[in-house]
Amino acid sequence: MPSKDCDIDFCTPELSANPRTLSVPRTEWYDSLAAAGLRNADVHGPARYWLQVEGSFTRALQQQCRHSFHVEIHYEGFSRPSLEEARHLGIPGRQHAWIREVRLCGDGAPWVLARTIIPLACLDGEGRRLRHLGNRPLGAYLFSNPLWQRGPIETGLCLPEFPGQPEIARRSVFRNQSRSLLVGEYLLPRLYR
Ligand SMILES: C=C(O[C@@H]1C=C(C(=O)O)C=C[C@H]1O)C(=O)O
Repeated sequence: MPSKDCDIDFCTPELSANPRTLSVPRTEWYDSLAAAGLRNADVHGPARYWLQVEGSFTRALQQQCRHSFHVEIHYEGFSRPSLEEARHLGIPGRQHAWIREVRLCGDGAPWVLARTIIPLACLDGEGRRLRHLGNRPLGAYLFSNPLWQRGPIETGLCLPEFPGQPEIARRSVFRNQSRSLLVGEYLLPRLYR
């Protein structure tokens, strides 16, 4: 469950935790929570609720906040996804995509790191808005249009390199006709411990 005693705004740069802690670690993905649980029983602990949230993850986080929720942009821009991400999305391995990495902050502290891979095909027409979300949660855009549907949720076991990095994650592909984008959510231990 999220920490309730934090009232220091760790999301302001001068107070952010070690930047390495707030970087997305390499992650091994499993088709189901059960499959991941065979490798790491922690997925059946306090993190389980967050790994299985249906609907908007942002909304679930907002319901846990006592004071505030906000999105802090860590990176947004065109760059190359990992080969695994490209393969998962069915796009060419060397093709650039719009990549968005943010910190989802509850009561002033980062609770979740999110990394979203948005292929070029998603960015024309109404999709242009995906490049201009700023601090508005991606979920507000996706869940406002019923044509965007979330696919199955995978469970991730992270390979943290630094103390405090995420250990557990989830991701899913959102599809809208021929368009698809990949949303990964990496749980910081503060969220569930
Ligand atoms: C897809 C959602 O959007 C959330 C917000 C994100 C963002 O603003 O970049 C990224 C991942 C999600 O946790 C959701 O709320 O379910």
